[in-house]
Amino acid sequence: MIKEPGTTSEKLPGDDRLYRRLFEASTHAVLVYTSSQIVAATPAAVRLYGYSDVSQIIGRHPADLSPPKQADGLDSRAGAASHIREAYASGISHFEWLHQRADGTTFPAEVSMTRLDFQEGPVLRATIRDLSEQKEMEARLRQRADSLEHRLHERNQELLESNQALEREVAALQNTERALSDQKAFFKQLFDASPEGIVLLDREDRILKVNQAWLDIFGYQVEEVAGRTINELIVPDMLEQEGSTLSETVLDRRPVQAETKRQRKDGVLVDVSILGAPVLIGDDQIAVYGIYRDISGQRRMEEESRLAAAALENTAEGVMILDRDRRVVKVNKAFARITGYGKQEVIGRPMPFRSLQRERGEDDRDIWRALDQDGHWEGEVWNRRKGGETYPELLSLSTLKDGQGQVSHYVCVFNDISEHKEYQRQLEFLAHHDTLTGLPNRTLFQQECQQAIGRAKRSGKVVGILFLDMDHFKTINDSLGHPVGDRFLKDVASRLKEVIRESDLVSRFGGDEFAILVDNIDDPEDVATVANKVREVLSEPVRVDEYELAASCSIGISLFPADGEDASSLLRNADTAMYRAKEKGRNCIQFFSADMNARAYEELLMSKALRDALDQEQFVLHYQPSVCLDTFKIVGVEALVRWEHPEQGLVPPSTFIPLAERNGLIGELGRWVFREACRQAVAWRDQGLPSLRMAVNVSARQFGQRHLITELSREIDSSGMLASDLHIEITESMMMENPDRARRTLEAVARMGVDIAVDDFGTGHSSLSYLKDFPIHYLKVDRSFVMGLPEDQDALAIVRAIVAMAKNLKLKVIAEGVETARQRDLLAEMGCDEAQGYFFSRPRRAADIAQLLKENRPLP
Ligand SMILES: Nc1nc2c(ncn2[C@@H]2O[C@H](COP(=O)(O)O[C@H]3[C@@H](O)[C@H](n4cnc5c(=O)[nH]c(N)nc54)O[C@@H]3COP(=O)(O)O)[C@@H](O)[C@H]2O)c(=O)[nH]1
Repeated sequence: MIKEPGTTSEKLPGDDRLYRRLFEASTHAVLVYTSSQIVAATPAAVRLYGYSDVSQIIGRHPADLSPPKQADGLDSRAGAASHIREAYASGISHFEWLHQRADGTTFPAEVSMTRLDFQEGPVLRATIRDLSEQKEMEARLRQRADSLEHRLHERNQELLESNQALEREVAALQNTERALSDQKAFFKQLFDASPEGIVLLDREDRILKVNQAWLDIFGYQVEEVAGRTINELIVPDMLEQEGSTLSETVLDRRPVQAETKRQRKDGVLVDVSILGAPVLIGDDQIAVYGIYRDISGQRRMEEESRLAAAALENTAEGVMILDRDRRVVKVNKAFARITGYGKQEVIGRPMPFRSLQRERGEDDRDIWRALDQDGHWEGEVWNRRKGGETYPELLSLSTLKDGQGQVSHYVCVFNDISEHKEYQRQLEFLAHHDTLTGLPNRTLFQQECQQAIGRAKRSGKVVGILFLDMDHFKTINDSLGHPVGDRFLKDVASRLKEVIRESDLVSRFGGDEFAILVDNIDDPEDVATVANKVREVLSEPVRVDEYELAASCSIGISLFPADGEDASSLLRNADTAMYRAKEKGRNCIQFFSADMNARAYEELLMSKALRDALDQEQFVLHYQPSVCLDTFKIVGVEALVRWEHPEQGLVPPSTFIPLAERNGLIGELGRWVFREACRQAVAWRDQGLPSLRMAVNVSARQFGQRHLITELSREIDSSGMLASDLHIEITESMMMENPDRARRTLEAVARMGVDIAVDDFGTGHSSLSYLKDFPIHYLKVDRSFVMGLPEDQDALAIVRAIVAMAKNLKLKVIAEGVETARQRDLLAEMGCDEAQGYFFSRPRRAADIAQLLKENRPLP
């Protein structure tokens, strides 16, 4: 039976007292309880829980001796119930539990519950062992272990760190060693491979070490330089002092830098830059090093660029360099001179002037396109100066490219070609114009004419060419001088310009020849109208100073398409027609006709035949006697040339002399006549025939030739003829063409002792006052006057006057063309000295004359 709480002792089973004593004597804290209350407790338990009497425990729920919550937060009552249930179930339960003392303090304890089965039912005996001390001990042990562990950990940590530091130090040392080795290799490489020559010297300037570049600069092998003194090796004699100074300066611990010359092994001087410095370790100077750079190339380049810059600056051509954006980066002096822009005004700015092509709206982008494409462009452009003036320039543009092949700059070189253009224009003008009158010349006329023909071919119209030759211009020029002649021609030119339409063209071909192009006409008559207007406008005399000069002209006309298909043939035919006009007596107009060309062709053939005749000696002289009108005996002969043509027989001089004048053969023919006449005169003399005067005709062209006197004198001398036996006959007109020159020529002739006769006198309207100024000896009265005698009263009067005047001037008179005795007598009566004519004798061969001379009788 289980005693109710408070009544424990009496209710113990068995030997209650004994067991009680034993129970109470237990040193262990033991509680006995049921599931809901404590039924017994040992004193040790009462003490353990801090109670003073067991009664304070008995009856309480076992969980009342616990704090409400266990250390792990478990509800103590629920936990206790669980352990109790476990003990009841399994008979035993063992666990640790947090208990609470009476004073509220807690302590850990080990609880061992054992189920005790009694008859009245099972109870639980719980032995409570206070674990406070054990726990405390454990805690202290744990704390100590922790502390030891901590210290151990710390120590380990320290060892680890120290180990790591050591490792780092080792690694650092290894790195340093490697770095030092690398550095050494690096510096060695730098030294060896340096493009600059490096030399290391000791304190006595002896070479310790050199690199390859240094050897290359001076042309040495390494074994040739080791231990040698540097100055002795490479300093030229002339720079000995400078070398020593540099060495001393470096030894004085002062770095030096110099650009100078040094000598190679082969003696050649090289430009070098030198950098010298001491090598110091601490305060000790252990060596000296020098860095040498061969700057010969640089010097050359500097010199070249200096020269290039000077050339660029001073070149006569304007130069402008643009960057790729066409902004000016450089210009030269000529640029400023040509454009008027100062350097400061253009540098950094866009190209300062533009071609006028652009201003005019023309596209000059082609220039830039071509430039970018071909790298070069050249041509003429018009530009504007700063002042606004435009000028032509010859522009040459080139591109400069960078390393990537991209255009980096443009180089513009240009010349002001204003003067050149003007010169060209003048040349062009001169090439196509006559300088005296400013009229178009033959070249331009022909071009214009050809174009007019082209137009006429298309339009079906007519083109007329007028070929003008001023009549007697040569007389004006020769007698009044070239200045007067020039002014005369200018006046003629301006009159011609006045008279033609604007669409027509007047041109001077040279001398007194003019041509007029009459363009775009419907009727050839219109050309005649123009020609008449020309004649009319020239009919008024030209006044030059005190002279009034007649300005008539002969005009030849040709027409397209009738007279030629091109300018040359039209001009040639107009020229032919003009000659025809001249032949017709001048101051007239002549249209070209086809037969004129036939004549021209004939003349061409004739010219050739004349040339052959001279070569083949087909000429012969006939001689016409001149008879003294007192004795009627021969006193002289006139040599008259004939052409013994193999087919045509004897050709008269009137046929070939004018042709010989035109084609230039007259000089040669005249010489032959002189020679033959002289030879014949000497031959007659040598035959013992009576001496007689030999008269030779001189043509106009021959008379104007400078060598006339020389030739005459040579023929006289070589023939052995007496100059006094020779006469020359010239016409009035020949004297009057250029009176001064004629006088000089005649005076020279007279000085030779040759007499002079004026032929055809009376026809040339010569001023009688002139005659006394000329060294003339004979006047030959022209046949045209003699012919009319004695009936023609005018002729009679003229002949009388001529004879009277000649007498007055103490000149002898010879009458030509005497065909009748009446004429002979009349002339003799008038006082004529001599006479020539068929009445006395026709011109005869030399042999016939010889016969007459032998007979020495009066003629006829
Ligand atoms: N420069 C040279 N001119 C020369 C030379 N030989 C001749 N001529 C010139 O040629 C012209 C023609 O000469 P030609 O046919 O010889 O006639 C001469 C006489 O034959 C002719 N004449 C003489 N008398 C009469 C006459 O009574 N009646 C008549 N109808 N004719 C006559 O006159 C000519 C000579 O004339 P001129 O010279 O004026 O005295 C003629 O101009 C010659 O000059 C020559 O070598 N060189």
